[in-house]
Amino acid sequence: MRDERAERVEWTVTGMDCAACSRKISAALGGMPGVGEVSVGLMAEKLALTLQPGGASRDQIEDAVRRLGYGIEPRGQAAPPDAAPVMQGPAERDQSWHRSGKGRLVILTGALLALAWAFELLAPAGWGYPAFLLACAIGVAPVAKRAVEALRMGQPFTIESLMTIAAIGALFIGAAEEAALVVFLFAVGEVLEGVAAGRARDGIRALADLVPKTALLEVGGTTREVPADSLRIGQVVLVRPGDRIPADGEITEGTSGIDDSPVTGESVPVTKGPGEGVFAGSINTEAALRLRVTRAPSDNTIARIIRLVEEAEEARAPTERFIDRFSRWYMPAIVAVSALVMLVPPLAFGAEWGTWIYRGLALLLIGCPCALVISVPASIASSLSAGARRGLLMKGGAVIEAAANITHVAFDKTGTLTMGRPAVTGLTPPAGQVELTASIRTELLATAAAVEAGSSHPLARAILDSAAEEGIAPPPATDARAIPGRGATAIVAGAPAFVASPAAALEAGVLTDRDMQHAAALETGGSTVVAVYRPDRLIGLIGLQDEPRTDAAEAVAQLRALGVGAVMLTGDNPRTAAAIAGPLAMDYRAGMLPEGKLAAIREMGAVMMVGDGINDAPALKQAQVGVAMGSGTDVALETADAAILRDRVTDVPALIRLARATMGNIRQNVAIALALKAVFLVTSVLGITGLWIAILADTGATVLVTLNALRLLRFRPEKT
Ligand SMILES: Nc1ncnc2c1ncn2[C@@H]1O[C@H](COP(=O)(O)OP(=O)(O)OP(=O)(O)O)[C@@H](O)[C@H]1O
Ligand SMILES: [Zn+2]
Repeated sequence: MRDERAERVEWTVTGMDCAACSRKISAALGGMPGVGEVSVGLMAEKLALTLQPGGASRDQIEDAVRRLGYGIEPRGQAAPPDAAPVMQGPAERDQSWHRSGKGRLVILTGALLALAWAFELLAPAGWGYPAFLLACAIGVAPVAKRAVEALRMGQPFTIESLMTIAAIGALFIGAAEEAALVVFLFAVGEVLEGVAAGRARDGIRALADLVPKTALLEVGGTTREVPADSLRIGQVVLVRPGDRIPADGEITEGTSGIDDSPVTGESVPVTKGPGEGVFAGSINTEAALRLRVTRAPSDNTIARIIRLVEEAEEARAPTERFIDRFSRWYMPAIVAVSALVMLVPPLAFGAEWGTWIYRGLALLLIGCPCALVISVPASIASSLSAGARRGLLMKGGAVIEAAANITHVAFDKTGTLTMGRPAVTGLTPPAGQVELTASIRTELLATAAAVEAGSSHPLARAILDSAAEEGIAPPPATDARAIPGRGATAIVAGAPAFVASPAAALEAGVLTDRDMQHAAALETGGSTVVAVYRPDRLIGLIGLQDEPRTDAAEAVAQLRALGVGAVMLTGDNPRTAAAIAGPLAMDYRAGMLPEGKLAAIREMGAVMMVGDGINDAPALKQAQVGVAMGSGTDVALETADAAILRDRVTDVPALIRLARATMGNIRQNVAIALALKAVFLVTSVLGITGLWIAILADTGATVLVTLNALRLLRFRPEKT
């Protein structure tokens, strides 16, 4: 249970190179008093936990992490107020490997090893021994220290403890040369793992680097260069052609082609002018622009994307949780097996002690689960940053795994399969009237606009625009409200008025058969028809048309190729739905009320729901994977499981392809790790391979798995 007074604290932790590291930290801290909800992001290098008052202090936490052998510094609230927290990434702290502690250890133990071998070659036998011993002692000391700290925090089985026992054990049975080699290879492995993990992090870091460091701020007619993360809402900045835009803002002067590819993945520059919004990180391609900052640097779109990708690590995939549980008993189990191997043959069968202790020690090294535990998070981190660079955002491994397994995609119609900008295309008088007189026209639009004045429905906007264009001022309305899935109503000029679907008007008894035929004819042509009426009479019909997105048909075809069914869910009537869905060759379900959509989604099972995120949030929530699509990233990012930042329907199959490729990559990684472990487990017991091969196999597997995961960074999800 979470105490009200508990506070959430975040740190940046450096030096973690595999998931065993992050698990060690969370296990150690989780046992401290007053500490709860520990989460360690390996790729984000982030530690977050809640602290109860009266429990462990921040200093004690930092101290514990340092003793385990990692670097730690406060993050977020502890940063200076004008620095954007997400921008102070690991980039600044990055060092080359040979200057890190682990790197120096590699050089030192390597040199001693070379020295020892030189002695062995040139001097009488046994002269190399002191050098081997020294290399071993120097190499094992820091590892042993970490093992002891972990032990004191209640964790007997760590990679460090296995390593330490194996090295010291090897010395005891007189295998000094091998002990030194094992220690050296372990150090090399740690450096390589660190390099690989760093490469996986680069993807996220590259996003942060998109935002320029400085901005040209305009104050009182002069411009001066200021740090981009010091910008505040309302300030005016100048952006020269060719420059990157320093902040989310609104253009106040100038018109230019804006290349949003860094933020949305959309590579064709879009011409934007005064009043239009731009993203930090986009490239201004043509002309100088003046813009007003609309979002603080820490809150701009790209910063939110980065935060999302970082936090996504915490939403772990089921596969990842499984691997984690597996490796938790794997290590102790291997230790038990190795103890049996050391003891049973000599005790029971009188076999030679030295041989079997040696084989048992080799087994201990096989027990290092590094490759296994990094296999899933490495793939997921690569996938998340590969997606983010193309405007495909997924909130974590759980979403990726679900997206890979969906069988159906349900699309909302307006704003998803269509442009979402319906326009009034025709007005029809009631069937009793021969023609549309000016007075009917005015009453129709004025009444409709009055009812819709407060509505945010796309149809409402179209009606209001049309009335405004014709210079018709809507009369005042009161008690306006929406009738979900059917229409809207309000009191206009003292009596109720309705704007609703023909079906609703029919139920109200104001629509004749002839009116119904008029409506049906329009609908068959792809229009959406609304009836405008009073309780006792129809005022007229309004036909509205929305343009289908040009790539919708292609997207549906790609989904079919992936073996995924596509279905359109709409509240619109069957004829309009057929007119839109027909050319796309997709299924549709029309005339659906909001509850009906939820039920349909539930029925479909493994379904991905794609909507614009504006009025379909419940449907997005109900689906296994809710995907918000559209350049209005504002709502989209927070309400859904995944977001597509470009207005591109083909990004839906792209998202599924990326998710599937990621799961495939994970399966490969798990297979590589498990197979190598299994092979060397057997060869070690049989005595075919020895100590140093065992450690080489482990670091080799870790590096292999990480490199394989990095391939995802170059995955092109749009390729079919
Ligand atoms: N504010 C409104 N003004 C006019 N008609 C409305 C309004 N709200 C709903 N309707 C009518 O109800 C039908 C269903 O509306 P709803 O908002 O549920 O559609 P939807 O399923 O979200 O649409 P789409 O599938 O096109 O995105 C519309 O086609 C329209 O006829
Ligand atoms: Zn490790």
